[in-house]
Amino acid sequence: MTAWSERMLIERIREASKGSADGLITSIGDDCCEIFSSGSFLISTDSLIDSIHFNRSFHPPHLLGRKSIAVNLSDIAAMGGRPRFVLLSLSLPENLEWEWIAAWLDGALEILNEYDCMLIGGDTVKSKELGITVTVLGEPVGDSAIYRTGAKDGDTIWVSGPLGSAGAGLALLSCDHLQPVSADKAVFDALLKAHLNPVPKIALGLALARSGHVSSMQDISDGLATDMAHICKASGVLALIHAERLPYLPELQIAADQLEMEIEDLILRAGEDYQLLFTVKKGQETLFRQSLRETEPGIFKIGEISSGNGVFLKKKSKIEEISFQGYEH
Ligand SMILES: Nc1ncnc2c1ncn2[C@@H]1O[C@H](COP(=O)(O)OP(=O)(O)OP(=O)(O)O)[C@@H](O)[C@H]1O
Ligand SMILES: Cc1ncc(C[n+]2csc(CCOP(=O)(O)O)c2C)c(N)n1
Ligand SMILES: [Mg+2]
Repeated sequence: MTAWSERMLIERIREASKGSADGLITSIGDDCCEIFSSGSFLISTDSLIDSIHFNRSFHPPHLLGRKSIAVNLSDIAAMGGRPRFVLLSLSLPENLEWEWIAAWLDGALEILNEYDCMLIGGDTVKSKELGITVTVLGEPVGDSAIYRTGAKDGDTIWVSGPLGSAGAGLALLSCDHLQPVSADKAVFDALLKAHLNPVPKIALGLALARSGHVSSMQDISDGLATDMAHICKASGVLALIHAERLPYLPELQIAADQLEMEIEDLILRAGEDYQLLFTVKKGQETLFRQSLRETEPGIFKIGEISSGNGVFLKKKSKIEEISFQGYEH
């Protein structure tokens, strides 16, 4: 095991994050970084804590580095913004292997590079628990950012892709007695990836913001049942979701059967899919579909907004309330 020090890690981060960016005046190396901007910034922060947000026994450090950044970029996507800068706070146990840290950092820097986002500062401390806190700064595009408060009576509800995959991936990886045999591993590859290496929907978020047809948006981190409820509460409206329209991968049913889990729990309640959940303004669906045709064919209309409160699921002729039934710590 290679010995490491905070200084050595910070030096490596500094070396890897050299470069210039529009508006960046001072980066890593001083007490603060300094940015100039003529417009507004979207700013969000998210922490990942060992054993609560990830399990090191099955999460490869390189993919965890990617995920630590991805879940933060997803919050910028959810406002229809472009990520620009990131601050990184690491709380690291003394006995953590340097090889693990280096692989984590490679993953984090790799995804930052893919989204043209720059690491401009942070903090490194020794700690009993491993904790990773990322702060991201992004810029809104289009006329304004997209908020949770804008859904109105008559709007339609959409999601950007299949749900339940990440929850099933986590359950498959967590389940000792069900270690997927090698043949199954390939079948479940997309589910495992959804948990280990989620993709922030930046391009779609930007396209949605630019379209001008989207009235509210958020990303799905705690599950549709809870994240839809956030929009409904913030906008003061009711959401009716049609169960038969909810998108999921075909292998989700196979995984749910093997795991003896309800597929509906995975789709509505497991979280971490990092799909975008958004509403399209009343009467603008055709224009909206035309504006998105080239960028994103794989989006799904799952319900409607009306006046009232809460989130309701319609299954055949039955309607049940599912508000805030998603993931709780
Ligand atoms: N400790 C805190 N101090 C100040 N504000 C907070 C704190 N924790 C959360 N918030 C704020 O509360 C709001 C909801 O936070 P939350 O972490 O639930 O965000 P989210 O986007 O819904 O979920 P996720 O963290 O999974 O992206 C955000 O505006 C966030 O900035
Ligand atoms: C080891 C382990 N146990 C459970 C989970 C599931 N999980 C943790 S946080 C979260 C929601 C988003 O979190 P937040 O709202 O804090 O951003 C979910 C679904 C996991 N990923 N790893
Ligand atoms: Mg969010």
